[in-house]
Amino acid sequence: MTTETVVDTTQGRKGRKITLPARPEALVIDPDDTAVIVVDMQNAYSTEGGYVDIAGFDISGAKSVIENIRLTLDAARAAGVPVIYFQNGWDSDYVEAGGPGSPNWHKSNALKYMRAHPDRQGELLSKGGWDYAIVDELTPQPGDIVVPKTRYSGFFNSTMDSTLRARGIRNLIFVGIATNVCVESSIRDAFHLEYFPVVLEDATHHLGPQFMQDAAIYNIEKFFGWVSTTADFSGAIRQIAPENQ
Ligand SMILES: NC(=O)N/C=C\C(=O)O
Repeated sequence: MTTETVVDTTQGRKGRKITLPARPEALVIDPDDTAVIVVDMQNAYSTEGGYVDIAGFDISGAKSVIENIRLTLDAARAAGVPVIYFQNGWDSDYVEAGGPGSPNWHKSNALKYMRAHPDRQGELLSKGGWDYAIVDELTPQPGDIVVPKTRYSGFFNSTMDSTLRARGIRNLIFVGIATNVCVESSIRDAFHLEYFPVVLEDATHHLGPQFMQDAAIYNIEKFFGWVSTTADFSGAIRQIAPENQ
């Protein structure tokens, strides 16, 4: 069992440092090497009448998560920390979704729902549509970056890795939906790409039974990254906000 209580992600490099309370260890991070990653905060996953709602998943916890994400983004923007959105979906002909030769065709609950309800064909996760749109409460602001993705992990078939490396970003603060699907998939790949992933557990929502939230957070804490909260991140990053300098 590790005896570390703090992990210094800066490895002694010069630059600003803040300590982010987290588990299993607190993290010393340079805010200039850090970005907030907003995973799939789209009507599809958060709003009544969106894809996962009509497919039968419980989204009753989404509203409180949206508020925590809003607080997180306000703090990040005030401190000059980049905000990067993943947006999940496909072209209106679903070419990007893959045909029957793709496992996505067989596993995507959105594609399966539309095949079972042909009157909804073209409505779910279709670029330009309401279901695909970022929820109104979290509309991207000038300076934010939006990275489209076509699979659960935001690091496949996307510009995310090069977008981060071009900016020297190593620490990724994850918020969004779903904890146990696209959030965890993206965190796993971030870890394998040598990023320091942190999830804000109260700014995420799962799909499926409650134990899926608990399991995803356990997995991230034990194997793929660190776990913090909206309040701890906002409190830590506020130290470098211009009005507090
Ligand atoms: N954003 C997600 O976690 N999505 C999960 C399922 C899907 O997109 O079908």
